[in-house]
Amino acid sequence: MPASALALVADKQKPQAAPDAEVVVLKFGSSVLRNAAEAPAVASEIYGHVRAGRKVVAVVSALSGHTDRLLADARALGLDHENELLPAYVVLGEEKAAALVAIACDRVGLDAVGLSVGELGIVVEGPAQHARPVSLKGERLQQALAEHEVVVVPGFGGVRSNGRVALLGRGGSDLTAVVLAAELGLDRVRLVKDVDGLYDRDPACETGTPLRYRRASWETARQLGGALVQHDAIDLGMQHGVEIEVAALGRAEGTVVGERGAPPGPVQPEAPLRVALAGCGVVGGGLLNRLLPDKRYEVVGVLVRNPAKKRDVAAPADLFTNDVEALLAKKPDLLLEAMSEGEAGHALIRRALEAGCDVVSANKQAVARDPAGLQALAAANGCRVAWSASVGGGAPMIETLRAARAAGPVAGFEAVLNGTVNFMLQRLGEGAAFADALSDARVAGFAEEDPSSDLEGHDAAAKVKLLSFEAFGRAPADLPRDELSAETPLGDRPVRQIGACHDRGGRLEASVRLDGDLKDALFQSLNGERNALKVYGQDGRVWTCKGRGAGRWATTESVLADVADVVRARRAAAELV
Ligand SMILES: NC(=O)C1=CN([C@@H]2O[C@H](COP(=O)(O)OP(=O)(O)OC[C@H]3O[C@@H](n4cnc5c(N)ncnc54)[C@H](O)[C@@H]3O)[C@@H](O)[C@H]2O)C=CC1
Ligand SMILES: N[C@@H](CC=O)C(=O)O
Repeated sequence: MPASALALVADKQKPQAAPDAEVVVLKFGSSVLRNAAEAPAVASEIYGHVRAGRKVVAVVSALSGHTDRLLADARALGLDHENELLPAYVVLGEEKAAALVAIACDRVGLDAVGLSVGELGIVVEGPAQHARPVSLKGERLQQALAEHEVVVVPGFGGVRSNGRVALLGRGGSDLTAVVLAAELGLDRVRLVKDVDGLYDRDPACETGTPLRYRRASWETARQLGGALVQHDAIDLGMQHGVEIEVAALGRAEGTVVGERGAPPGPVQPEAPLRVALAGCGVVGGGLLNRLLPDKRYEVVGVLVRNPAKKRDVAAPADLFTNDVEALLAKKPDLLLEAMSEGEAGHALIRRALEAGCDVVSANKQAVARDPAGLQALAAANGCRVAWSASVGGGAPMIETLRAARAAGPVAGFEAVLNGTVNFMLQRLGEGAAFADALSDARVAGFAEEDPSSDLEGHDAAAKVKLLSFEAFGRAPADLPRDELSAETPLGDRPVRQIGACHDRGGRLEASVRLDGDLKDALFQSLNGERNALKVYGQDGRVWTCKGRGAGRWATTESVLADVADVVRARRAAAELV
């Protein structure tokens, strides 16, 4: 499958077939999807791939214990193990998990769909409980991949030629993943487990220092990895030249099983990253909710205006402070800045960078003040600064612009950039009163603390400036704005707030306008808080992305993806030293 970056859509003058996006097959077993509460971590892993411009086929096992419970139900009716009707009941566990993961993906703004075993169409032969895959009726999967960013499918099940469901043996979801990778022409599949690779002995049970393989041969994997990777999956991978990568959630490296092996080595234990959080509202609260139970992080403090205030996330009271110096004195490795005040946010980011602390910010009014200055300050202090969530919430707008710019000079961009206004315009179009539409946007967590920033276009203007910085290395001098108020005439046709900036012979022409004469199908299709971006290359190519532009979970995911990038960059820098 040819690799391409984010959604390269068309040639303006000479329409041409869009190149396929790179596709990855990821498999999530019940060791990482033990219960519904773990679905967000799975969605997070998927989000990272989509943000990097890939489409994802996610294969899931049933939640922990479900398969045994379903088997027990059927046996209680007196059915024997080989009964031909039993598999159709058992795979409901995987189908339910697939639907759940699709919902978790949708929550963070990914365009996801779940398929059933029948829709997936892996054709099998042999015993009902341990059938052998022989082919794939791939039309439905291909259609789903063409229409969506993420396709979540149940592992473990296949369909016989008579239409009956059969099972691929215990651990069969690994086999499902390898079958799909082979059928999609991929040379690798990634199995996400609760261990970070294949060791020379089980790291959970054995004494001594277990050694991890970075690369293991098929034979080694067969000998050592029986409990980790299903043998049929190893055999099929070997037959079709599909390498099997075993890795843990959120970890880039693991073990690659393939032709070539290498001796195992010790794994350096990694200390948790010390994280300070600034702001604990919609975004900060989402971050705290995700960071506190995650052993990769240690939250060292949370900066808020009122430490005594009751919050919607359970956290130890002594984490909260209103003293910037006390927070930085805890020597965090990373500051996550999600405050509602631009000036205070900007000062804090500078202070943290000067102290040698990496920074990820969601605060567009803080970073849009001087993005070049912040990047220079970070570089001067040997640290990193990132702010993807500040533009487009969960929609990877900064990454899309960078991908477009890496491909050639940019002529301009247009975007729906404010979730609150898009949400309100839809509600107003449906006949809602202005005050109700605004109140709903605030309750949903879309609006700024002072919503006049959304309604008067300041929020979108800051985002236009940040996108202009990515596209042209500078911000426009003028940025006229239309305002949305109870008096704004909206007419009968859908209206969208469009932020735009075009290079007109070296002069940047930018605006934030309410457009009631929309011709663009992408922008027309955006419901609720959804945002989208179109970037026009000077060569006529158009780059797009979309997602949830506001709200706790989509924004949290975007911040966490920046955190993952920062962690990767920190590791790379440490290896160079
Ligand atoms: N809500 C959303 O959907 C999105 C918000 N953002 C941005 O993320 C930031 C946070 O947004 P929300 O969480 O929605 O805001 P919020 O109003 O829910 O929470 C703001 C938090 O910042 C703290 N804070 C503000 N000024 C402070 C100061 N000087 N010292 C200490 N703490 C201070 C408040 O105590 C509060 O905990 C904003 O900059 C916003 O523009 C970005 C993308 C989406
Ligand atoms: N208030 C903003 C939040 C995200 O940036 C919006 O509604 O888009």
